[in-house]
Order: sequence, then C-alpha cells, then structure tokens
Amino acid sequence: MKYKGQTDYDHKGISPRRGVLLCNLGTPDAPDKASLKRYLKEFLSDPRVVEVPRPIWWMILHGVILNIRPAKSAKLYQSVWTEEGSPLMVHSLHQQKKLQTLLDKEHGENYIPVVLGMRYGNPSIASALDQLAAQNVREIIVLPLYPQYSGATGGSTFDALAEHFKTTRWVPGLHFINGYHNHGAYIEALCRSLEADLSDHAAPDLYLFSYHGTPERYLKQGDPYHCFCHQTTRLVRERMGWDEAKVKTTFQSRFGREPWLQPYTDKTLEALPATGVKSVAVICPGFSSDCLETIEEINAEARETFLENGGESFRYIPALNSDDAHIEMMARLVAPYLNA
Ligand SMILES: C=CC1=C(C)c2cc3[nH]c(cc4nc(cc5[nH]c(cc1n2)c(C)c5CCC(=O)O)C(CCC(=O)O)=C4C)c(C)c3C=C
Ligand SMILES: [Fe+2]
Ligand SMILES: [Fe+2]
Repeated sequence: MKYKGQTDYDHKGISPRRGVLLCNLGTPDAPDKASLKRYLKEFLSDPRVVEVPRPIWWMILHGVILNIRPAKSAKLYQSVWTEEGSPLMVHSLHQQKKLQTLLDKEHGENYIPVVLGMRYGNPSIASALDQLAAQNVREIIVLPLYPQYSGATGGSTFDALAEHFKTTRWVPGLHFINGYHNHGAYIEALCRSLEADLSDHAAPDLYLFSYHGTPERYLKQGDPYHCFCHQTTRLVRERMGWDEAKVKTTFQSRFGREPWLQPYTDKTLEALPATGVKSVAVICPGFSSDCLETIEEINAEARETFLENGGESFRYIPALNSDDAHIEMMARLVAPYLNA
C-alpha cells in the first residue's frame, strides 16, 4: 500500500484536535564512534545542508569524512555529555514538557498535545507526527526552534514533513512557522537574559553575538539567514539601548574549506585583545538550546582562544533553553493558530 492511513479514528464524539510539533536539529544517541557515524551520515547526506553535486559529495562523505570525523566528534561530545544525555536533547525535552504544561494551563489538560521531533536521529519527525495522528490531531502547528530561517535548517525541516506526508493518506492541516528572528517575544527573552547577566556582572567591553555559520555561497544564492542574524543583533542592541560599538556579530562552526559567513567567531576573538577589548560576553541567539556548539566550541574553545591572546575576562551567556520567557515566546508564536 502506497498511502498509510488510520482506520481507528473517531467519526463522532472526539472532535479533531490541534497539536504542536516542536522541531530541532537532533543529536547522536550516545557519544561514541558508531552513534556519531550514524548521526553524521544522516545529517551530512542532507542536500539542504551540503549543497554539493551528489556523486562528488558521496565520495568525499563516505571516502573521507565518515572515516575521520566520527571519532573526533565523539570525543567532543563526551566532553559535554551529561548523566541525562546530550545537552541538546535534555533541553529540548524540558522545553517540550514546559510548553505542554503552559498550554495545559491555557487550554485544559492535554487538549493541545505538544510533541518533539528531531530532524536527524531520534525522536524522528516521522515518529512525532505519528504520535499526533494517534491522538486524532488534524491540524498541526510546526515550530522549528531555529529563530533565523535558513534553507539548511527550516527548509530542511519542511522537507522532512513533506517526505512523511508523501505517504500519508489523510494529510493534516499545517501551519509552518518558518522563523522568528524579529519577533517581539524572542527579542524580549534575549534581552531578559542579558539583563540577568548584567545584574550579576560588570558590563564587558564588547558583546559578541555569535551565530552558526553557513557557506557564504548560500547567502549569494538567496538564503536570508545572514540578514536575519544581523537583524536580531540590531533589535536586541536597540532594545538594550547600546550603541553600535558595543556589539559585534560573528559566525562560528565553520566546516570544510570554502569560505563561510564572516567574520569568524574564533578569528575575531583571537584579534580582539590587541585592539584593546579585554573583556567580552558572548551570546549565541541562534541556538535555542545549549549544545555542543555553544558548550564546547564557545564556552571552552573560544574562551581559551580569547584568554590565550591577551583577553582578561570571557563570559558565556547561556542559550534561552527552558527559561520561562522562552517558553512564553513559544506559546505566543503558536497562539494565533490555536485561538483561531
Ligand atoms: C556541514 C555543514 C553544516 C551546515 C551548513 C550547518 C548549519 C547549521 N547548523 C546549525 C545548528 C547546529 N549544528 C550542530 C552541529 C553540527 N553542525 C554541522 C555541520 C553543519 N551545520 C556538524 C557536522 C555538526 C555536528 C558536530 C560536529 O561533528 O562538529 C548543532 C549541535 C548538535 C548537538 O548535538 O549538540 C547545532 C544546534 C544551524 C543553526 C545551522 C545553519 C544556520
Ligand atoms: Fe551545524
Ligand atoms: Fe563545532
């Protein structure tokens, strides 16, 4: 059978329901070589992530990358892994539970189910959609937790939904929230975390807003991500009342040899102390949860780079994770589709 359907849905009695699908990138199941190989194979085979002709990329991926990177990445993941698991998974599950509790309060106990689906690895987006269908959800609000839309993230999440529904007999109603880089509640949540930091610490010489990079080529071919990152920085800066010299936007997590979005976070932190900037606070607004890229790459590696090059004070401002303001932001983003 080409199209899968359920025959146990209720024609009368239970009215069709609405539900929320929270999506994020996903993370390996364990910090070991085999799990990393499985995760990286799925992630790096996605043509939205690596836009290189398939036969060439297949040879590089299977001939080189998947033989070297899993062991290297496994070591890095071991350095951030917690007793409860990968930080990205721990935070994402916590976000899902807190949003469920908030929507329960607003709409009644489990009236609007909230599920979590990861683009790569587990729980998959397909399994999350199955969970919703089993609860008679016929209208889904999809919220990928990438504030700044990029084809590599939001676009790829959309592909996974489309792939699933290609074989679904009864396709539900869908509302796809493709980004929220300039949403008031998001900017407010970021500002509250900066204010909380300022209430405990002296203001640094500079705030560095570090976002995950993409190949520069994607920007030149029309991906709006770079522009959205700069807009988020500007809106936060304006709301905080800071002048332009107080903040800088940079891009991290470069992969491969071609140019990525610049300036690079690591090169910037290396050069800053010589220009008189001795204290920095780094915030990563594009990461809705702390993960390998913030905990290891920023709060460990980048910190070391800055301090080794003459910097005196380095502070990392945590991701919004399950802050109340972040969960309230999620509730506000989905509200227009729940209250209609
Ligand atoms: C190869 C190209 C990559 C692109 C393009 C890319 C874009 C991109 N990624 C995120 C968010 C995250 N990426 C994370 C890890 C990660 N990213 C890449 C590669 C690309 N990302 C790799 C190979 C990895 C795995 C780790 C490693 O081996 O270095 C993570 C963390 C996941 C975790 O488990 O903690 C996040 C989050 C965004 C937002 C983005 C484009 C805008
Ligand atoms: Fe990435
Ligand atoms: Fe990284």
